[in-house]
Amino acid sequence: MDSSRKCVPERTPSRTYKLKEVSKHMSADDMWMIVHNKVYNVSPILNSHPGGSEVLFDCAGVDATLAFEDVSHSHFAWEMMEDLYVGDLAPEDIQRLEKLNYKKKRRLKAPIYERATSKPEKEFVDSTEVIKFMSRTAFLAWFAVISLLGYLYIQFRKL
Ligand code: HEM
Repeated sequence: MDSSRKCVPERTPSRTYKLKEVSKHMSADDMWMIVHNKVYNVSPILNSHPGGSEVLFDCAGVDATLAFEDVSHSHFAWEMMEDLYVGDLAPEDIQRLEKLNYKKKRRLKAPIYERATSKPEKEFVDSTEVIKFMSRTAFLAWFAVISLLGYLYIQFRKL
């Protein structure tokens, strides 16, 4: 099925929400999540969701698109979502998510259940800088040991 069609609810969105706003709705009686840039309130299905409530809690307040797609939900699931739809994700955050999900898709082969916003992307560490730092430290350590041994040798010679 065409994924761009199946995720468009029939109702016109009343408004858009920013990621920050969505992340405020994480409790069982008020749980929002994002699937394909649309915001859903999943509280009504929390106890009846066939995949269990735990997986929904894992995605509470964040982008659940990758986790949702990983399960290959049926057309029936998409129909259920129409009643849960509360609005669209703000355009500026759509771009942020696209970048984040692109990185995640490339990095992870396993199902993705992580939070999109609460865990920041790991910072890039330049390995050549780490090697330089370690060799400098090793050099200084050896220098200190050799100087100490030299100093002790000279002191003992004097005795
Ligand atoms: C956003 C609203 C959601 C709705 C309306 C929904 C609905 C459904 C429905 C109807 C099923 C039964 C199988 C099917 O017809 O596809 C199902 C199964 C399942 N769902 Fe969801 N789901 C939602 C979100 C999620 C999310 C975010 C996850 C995260 C991993 C998830 C994980 C699962 C799992 C693991 C199953 C069981 C699949 C199986 O046993 O084969 N669902 N869901």
